[in-house]
Amino acid sequence: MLGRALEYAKDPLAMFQRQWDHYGPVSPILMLGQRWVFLLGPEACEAALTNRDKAFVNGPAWTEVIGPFFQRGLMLLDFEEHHMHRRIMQQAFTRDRLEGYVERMHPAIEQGLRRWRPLPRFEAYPALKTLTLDIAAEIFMGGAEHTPPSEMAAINKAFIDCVQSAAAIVRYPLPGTRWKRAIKGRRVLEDFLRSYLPDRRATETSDMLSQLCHIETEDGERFTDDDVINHMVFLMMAAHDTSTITVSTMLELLGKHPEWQERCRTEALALPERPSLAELESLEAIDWVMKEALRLRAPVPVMVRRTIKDTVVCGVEIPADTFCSVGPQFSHVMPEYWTDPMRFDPERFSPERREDKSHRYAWEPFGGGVHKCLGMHFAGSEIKAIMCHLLRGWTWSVDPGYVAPLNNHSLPFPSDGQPIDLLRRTRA
Ligand code: HEM
Repeated sequence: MLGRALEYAKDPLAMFQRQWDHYGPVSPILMLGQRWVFLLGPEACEAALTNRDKAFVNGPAWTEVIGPFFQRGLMLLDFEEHHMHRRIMQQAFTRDRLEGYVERMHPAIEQGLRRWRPLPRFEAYPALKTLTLDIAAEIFMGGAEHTPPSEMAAINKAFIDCVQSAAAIVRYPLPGTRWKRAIKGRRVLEDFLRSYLPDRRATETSDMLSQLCHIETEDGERFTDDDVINHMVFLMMAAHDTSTITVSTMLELLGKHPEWQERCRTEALALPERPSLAELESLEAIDWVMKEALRLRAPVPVMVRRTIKDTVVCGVEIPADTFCSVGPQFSHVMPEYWTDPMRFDPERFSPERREDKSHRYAWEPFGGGVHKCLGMHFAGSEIKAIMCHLLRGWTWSVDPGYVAPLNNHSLPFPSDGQPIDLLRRTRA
């Protein structure tokens, strides 16, 4: 049984392909002592994500995978309660608020990139992880003004300990285990966030924590202090690795394809040094490259669900109480929907081609249905803002034959740190 989990960790796509060839869109599998069903291809993914007969739930499924450390985050709530919390949280992602976040992002990105050094084999992935954590401290915490940098390191560590618990084999708090560290990490994060609540409740500022304290629906629904803390811990997790992986994949692809790097740079240079939300949205080549990166390496390659009643997907019965793995990454490379799917070809997203429209769920890196990523536009603007700063100040190359060795134990990241040959750009 462990063998199937290791098979997934080694090469998820190869495993999906074997399941698909043998069973089609709905395939049974025994993994880590549980009966799972893989839902592959856009039809099966659509059925689970749109969840018309309300047979699938998120909370018990995601808790099984990522542990209890993101409890009561939006993605882990279901049905009425989820609907109510999502309605409130949407207020933190309105266009006005996104504009405010983008303004705050630029100085944080500039400051973070000042620490980068031109180097052969510069490890882009850990550097980007630090950069996105710095951005998160600014956007999510409003700079965390009461926390000195030495204490901020402990907060970052607590956060990383929680995230890493997803890959824990021992899921019990034995001394020295990831699980034990994650329990402590969650407590540290809760105390840290709680200490800022009185300030953020007192004065509304444009950071996410303050926004969650102040937003309310037209009917006057608001978050309690506990809600704010639970949502913040989840949001920091949802926003961090996903954006880091996307930028890191874009660096790899643009390093291997210098003609596209130049095309993206020309676009970035045509904008002001600190582009607004609307200017970031006007980018074309950078947008296609971002979408292609999300297609080729979906940061969330599978989503999980559990059935609470018998249901039927693509003509196959799935009994109640079954864990399901919904796999957008497989849809992203199915030759039925994409031409030459493994090739880097950003123009497949151009208005003339729009291969992503070959099926409503052919391209679904942000999921779909009621749980569709609420931070999708936030993520797009953060990724594009980072790319604009990088393209302005730096050039880089990657050996065209390089294949990133991915660690697939939780979200897929390059285990070699994603080396790139990085040079400072001499301004024309
Ligand atoms: C490239 C970056 C990102 C990717 C690929 C991504 C992907 C996803 C996916 C696939 C889901 C759906 C999970 C499911 O249905 O089980 C999701 C949910 C969510 N994401 Fe993202 N995400 C990204 C960035 C962000 C950012 C930056 C934020 C916040 C600032 C965010 C906030 C959320 C929230 C709140 C949910 C839960 C929505 C709900 O359950 O109603 N995400 N994300």
